[in-house]
Amino acid sequence: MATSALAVENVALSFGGVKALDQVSFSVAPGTIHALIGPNGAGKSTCFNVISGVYRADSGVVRVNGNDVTGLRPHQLATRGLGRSFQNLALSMHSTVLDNVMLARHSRTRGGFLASGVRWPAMVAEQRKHTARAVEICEFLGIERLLHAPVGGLSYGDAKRVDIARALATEPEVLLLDEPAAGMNAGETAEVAELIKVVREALDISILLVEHDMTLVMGVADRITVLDFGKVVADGTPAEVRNDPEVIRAYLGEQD
Ligand SMILES: Nc1ncnc2c1ncn2[C@@H]1O[C@H](COP(=O)(O)OP(=O)(O)OP(=O)(O)O)[C@@H](O)[C@H]1O
Repeated sequence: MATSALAVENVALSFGGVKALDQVSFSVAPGTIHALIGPNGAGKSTCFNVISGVYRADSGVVRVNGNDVTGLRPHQLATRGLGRSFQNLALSMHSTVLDNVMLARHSRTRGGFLASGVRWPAMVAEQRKHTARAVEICEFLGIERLLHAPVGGLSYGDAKRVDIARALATEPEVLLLDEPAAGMNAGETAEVAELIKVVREALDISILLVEHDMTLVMGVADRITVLDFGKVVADGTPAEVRNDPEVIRAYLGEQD
């Protein structure tokens, strides 16, 4: 069996008496789009934060391409092939689109620049190469016309693209998307769905998305893991999950 792009193994995390994650295990197959869903308070954000190094799990292991990355900080994870977007756009609003993308790229390469002791011309050449790649990523995401625009003036949909461009700037093998359709209307959500599929196909990366919008999830995910009260209650294809009695119960319970 091929090594999982991302594996979460028996991860547990409690906040006081609340078991936010209770022995959670699932894996993302290489080159697939995997969704993590569940009703409010199910543990999705907590799981996302454990994977992305924001929270430290009480127990359990997280692997990227088979390598144990448990407990690494977010900037260390970027160098291990894990990129992430943010639910509340964590962009520098006064800086331009290009500067935001370059900043993310440097967070990965800075150590290399300083540690390698390269000479100035080599650094300039290196910088040019990074700028060219940042521009290429922006072109790919359809925001090249906005390269020199301050992020603060962009539409929500364009800012979301910048957020994804930043995550891609670290050349991840696994991309974590935190509610990419939050705050979007149906048209914008459809655009994001298309974008996610294009990113996966063009870059051949694996994507894990945490998302509330079921239309988006059912439309893009190859596989879905469902959490409820911190436990995995279902794991399967969209068709399997949609008809799973445990999932229907979990979501109906939410409406009581
Ligand atoms: N920092 C925290 N301190 C205390 N309790 C927390 C913290 N973060 C989450 N929780 C609790 O852990 C449980 C899981 O919350 P989490 O935010 O991960 O769920 P979620 O599925 O992302 O929910 P939502 O869809 O509403 O965002 C909830 O009971 C929540 O109240």
